[in-house]
Formats: sequence, C-alpha cells, structure tokens
Amino acid sequence: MEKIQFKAESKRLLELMINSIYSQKEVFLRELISNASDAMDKIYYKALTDDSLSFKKEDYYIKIIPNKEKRTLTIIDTGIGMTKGELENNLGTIAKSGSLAFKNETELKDGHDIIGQFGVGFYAAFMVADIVTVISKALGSDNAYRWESAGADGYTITPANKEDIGTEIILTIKENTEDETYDEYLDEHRLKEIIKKYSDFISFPIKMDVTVRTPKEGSNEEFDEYTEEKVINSMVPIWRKNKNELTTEDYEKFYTEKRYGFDKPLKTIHTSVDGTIRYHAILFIPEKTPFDYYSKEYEKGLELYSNGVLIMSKCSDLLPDYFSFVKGMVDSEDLSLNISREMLQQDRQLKLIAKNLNKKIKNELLSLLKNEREKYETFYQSFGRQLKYGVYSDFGMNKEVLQDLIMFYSSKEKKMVTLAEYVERMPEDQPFIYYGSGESYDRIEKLPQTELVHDKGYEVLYFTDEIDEFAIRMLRTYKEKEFKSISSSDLGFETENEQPSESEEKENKALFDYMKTTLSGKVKDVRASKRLKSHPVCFSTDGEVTIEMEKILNSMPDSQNIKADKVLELNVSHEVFQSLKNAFEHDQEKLTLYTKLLYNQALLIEGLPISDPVEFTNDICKVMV
Ligand SMILES: Nc1ncnc2c1ncn2[C@@H]1O[C@H](COP(=O)(O)OP(=O)(O)OP(=O)(O)O)[C@@H](O)[C@H]1O
Repeated sequence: MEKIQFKAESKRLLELMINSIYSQKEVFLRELISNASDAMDKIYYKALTDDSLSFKKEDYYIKIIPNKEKRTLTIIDTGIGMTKGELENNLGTIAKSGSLAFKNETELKDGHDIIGQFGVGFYAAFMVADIVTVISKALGSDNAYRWESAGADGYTITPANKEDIGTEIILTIKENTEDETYDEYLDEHRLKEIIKKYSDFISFPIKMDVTVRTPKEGSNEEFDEYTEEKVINSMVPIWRKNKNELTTEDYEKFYTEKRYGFDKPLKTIHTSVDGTIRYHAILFIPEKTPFDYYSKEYEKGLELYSNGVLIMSKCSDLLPDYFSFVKGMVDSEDLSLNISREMLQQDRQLKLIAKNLNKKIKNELLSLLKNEREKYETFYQSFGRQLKYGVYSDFGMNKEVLQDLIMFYSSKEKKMVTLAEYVERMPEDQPFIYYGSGESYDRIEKLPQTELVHDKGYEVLYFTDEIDEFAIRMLRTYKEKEFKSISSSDLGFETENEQPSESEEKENKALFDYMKTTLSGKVKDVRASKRLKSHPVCFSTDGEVTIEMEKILNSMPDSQNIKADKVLELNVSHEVFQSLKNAFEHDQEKLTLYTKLLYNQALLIEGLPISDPVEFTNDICKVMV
C-alpha cells in the first residue's frame, strides 16, 4: 500500500511558531544566546577528539550590540558557524535541530551540555524583529554566507564577507505598536536585565558595551559618560561548585544578587543529587518575614533552571505551602522541557525533586532546632505561624511532617518549647497536654483557670496565635497524649480539697437555677467550680468550641455567629458566694444584680466585649451606694 507523507503548510507553521509558543517576547534573547553557547560548546567537543583543533576558553564569547539609530540588535558569537547547507537545513527547516543531531553524535562530558533540542528557538527572533539576518562562517570553511528572512515569506542565502569563524545575527527590531513597545529591546538596561534573568549562568562571557557614569572632578552634579565593554553574566553557577570551596559570604552574595530578600539568609541548604534524576539546589531560609509574606500577593516558588538556563522564575510545584518561605533555585539537566521551555512535559520529575527537597528542608530545620536553638527560635518567630497553618490545612494531611517543628510558649520554661520537650517532662499522672488561649502570655497567665493547673504542677502551653487552637484540634494528639484547654469544663484530674461536696451542689441547686434563668441564652449552665481558688468567678466551656475560637471565628468576614457553650463557674469558698446565698434568701432583686455583675466580670476576664457597658457601670454604682 502506498504510504502518503504528511504535508505541512510552512507559512502557517512558522506563524504558529512565532506567535503561539512563548508567553513572553523577551525569551527570544535567551534562545539566541543559548544557540550561540551551543555553537561554542560544539567547538569544545570537536577539539576533544580532533588534535588539529585547540580550544582556548578565552577566545570564545558572545557579544550583544544594540543600535538605536539603525534599530538593530546584533548577537555575535565565535562558535562553530554554519555552512551554506547548514543554514539551509537548520534555519530553513522548522523543527530541525542541528544541535540535537550533534548531541546524538558526540559523547558529552564535563558538565558542558548542549541546550538546543527542538529546532524552533531561533524563530523566536521574529517575535521582535521584522527582518532577521544571519551571517555565518563555519569552522574549516573559507566562505561566509548571509541568510535573511522577513518571516513567513521565505528566506534568501547569498555569499557574504566575514573574517572570523562564527555567527552574527542581526535583528531589525519592529516599530512600536499601540500594545507593544519594541524599543525596550534596544535599551541597554533592559537587555542587561534579560541577560541576567535567563542567561546569567551561560558558561561563556556575554559582553556588551555599557554606559559608565562617573562624577566630574570636583562636582557632585556633573558626570562624565563613556562606554566600556563589560561582561554581563556571572558564568559560573555556584551550585555546581564544590561546597567546600564556598564561603558563607559567597552564599550571601548569591542571595542578594538573586534578590531573594533584603535580609541575610538564616540558613543555607546546598544539595546535589545524582540519582534517578540529577539536580543541584541551593535553598535559603530567610531571616526575616518578607513584608508581604502573610498576604495574598506573596508568591511561593523556586527558580527552575535547565542546564543553567532559567525556565521558570517561580516554580510553585517545588514547594509545599507550609515551606513557602524557602527561597532559592534548582538546576537539573534531566528535565523534559516542553517546546517553549516554559513548562515540563511531565511533572513526575518535578514531583520527585519536590519530594526530596521537602524531606531535606524538614531535616535541616530539625537539625537547626537541635543544634542551633537560638537560630531556630528566630526562624520560628518569622515563619512559625506558617508551619502551624500547615498542620491545620488540607485536613491535617501534613501534621506528621510538621508536628516536631512547631513550638509554643511554656508556663514553666517561660520560653518556646516543642511538643516533644513538653511530653518528655510530663509527670506520670498528668493525663493531658494543657493549653490556655488568649491575647498575650501575660493575660493567659492571669486567667483564673490557669491557676489550678499551675498549682497541680502541670505545664501549660500559651496560645496567642489565632491559628494555634485550630492547629491543635487538627493534631488531636501528640505521642498519644490529647490536648486539653484549661478552660474546658472537665480538666481530667481530681481537685481533692477544692472539690465542692455533693451536698453543697444539691444545697445550692435552686440558687444556680435562678442564676441560670437570669442569664438565659447567655450561658449553658451555672455550676460550683472545681478549679477556682482565689477568684470568685470564671467561664469554662462544654463542647468543641472554646472562647478563643469563638472570638476568632466571629472576627472573620463570613462569620456565622458561632458561640462557645459557656458555663459560669462560681467559687463556693469565696466570700462573694456567701453574699449570693444571702441575696437568694432575702433579696432576689439583689441576686439578679449580682448575677449580671459576675457574668460581665467573667466576660472581661476572657477579653470578651460586654454588650451594655453603661448598664454594667450603673450596676457597679448600685453596689457602691
Ligand atoms: N549561532 C549559531 N551558530 C551555529 N549554529 C546555529 C546557531 N543558531 C542556530 N544554529 C543551528 O540552527 C539549529 C536550529 O536552531 P534553533 O534555535 O531553532 O533550535 P535548537 O537550538 O536546535 O533547539 P531549541 O528549539 O531547543 O532551542 C540549531 O540546532 C543549530 O544547529
């Protein structure tokens, strides 16, 4: 059976190539620089097996020349060049990659690697240029040729004059349109920025004449201006260097240059993996919280490089949300890129890297906690809340990963402690991990509910972050110990002497019922307290929602007016209770007044608003006169 070949409409294909592959026009320069770098690497590889060739690194460079008057941008390289046939084959055939063919023919060593593989990058030039002219002289050839094209209409190849081996690409930059300013591709600063962004670690120097301004002698306002050829890229990726060669200063310089933050990194993680997927990564844990960190504007992610060429500035898939504060980069030579180099063909590789990095970050944080406690506490001050959000979010899916990294303020130690440290020193008879919630450590310390747990000799964790109780609810237990709020109506231990006798409960039932009716709708119950010592009154809660949770839930925009089941607890040993009893017997109006006062006092202690402050102050006055 005759096999019929597919046909392609070249013009349409080229248009698609030019307009549909890349989301950003600026990447045309990355593509042309990568081609130039490939062309020079090819000489390097040839020289490895060809004795008649020598490769002196200093002879190889890329030069970028913008010319505003002529509206041209020229990219020169001293690479392997192209013969007439190669110009025709490589630039005249879409999706033909001379570089891929070269890579397949040559054994690649030394970390030098050829970037090109799809045979389309060159056409990105047409995103910004009306005419693209390529003048090239191939290694071992005496003749040079000029390839020229204005896009879809085809190209011409004519003989040209060129002294040296290599390639010169001249882009005639498009005129500005209403939506697009092409002028930026002729601007020295913008070009520098694009080169730094994508091609900073190309291993050959990328040179450009840049304007240097120095103050005129004896003047602060007048300047001398001259141009000087400078190398724009850093060339050597520090992540490929041996860790032993690098100092803290080197990493700090990299952190600043890459603009990961305005602070200094608190911790640097440099890792190279040579497994199923090879990659290098440098990760930083910043010292300070970025100003927008806890806002919607903050974007997590690591820079992703393929062979030293930037693919993504913020690859969010590399970091879980709970480690979103981590900055840095990953470079891998094994990524299967898609044709635009903006995405990966498969996320399996990325998932694998992310999983490894996640483990690495966790272990580094654990070792910081163990060996450099003070540093860990600084870190925790900045990003602890994010870890606690991590415990809470995704229905607690990551709580196991994070539970050993979170800390809370301890009533005993008067500093931040981990859950492991807390459980370690728990007395044998202590049934729960106790915590109290409030606006500040001081306020929790002074809560009447705290007193009893303290006196029992148990440590209390102080929760001052909104997320704390929610995170703990998600955690449910740590090392099989449950968490218990000090405001919970059942603390789980006997309070021997303070325990009101049953007869006392019974005896006062009528009084409690009266008070409960007075406070109907406001409290679930009125009871004799098992916990109060010096204070006359406090709240405890029945059920899942605590008072702190009520406060937080009600401060949210879509609040559903959730209420904690409050129990008004009375200290039957307190003198005030005697007054209540007297009032109950002789003056019920007075009892109503006292009940309202005590209820409002309990609200104040908890930091809850009093619904009618004027009535409250009037009530106090009534007692005073
Ligand atoms: N400056 C150059 N010097 C020598 N050869 C070049 C140069 N630029 C392009 N070529 C040749 O043209 C081919 C096509 O280039 P193009 O940029 O379209 O694709 P590529 O670099 O091979 O792949 P990719 O699309 O992945 O970048 C290259 O493979 C290379 O053989």
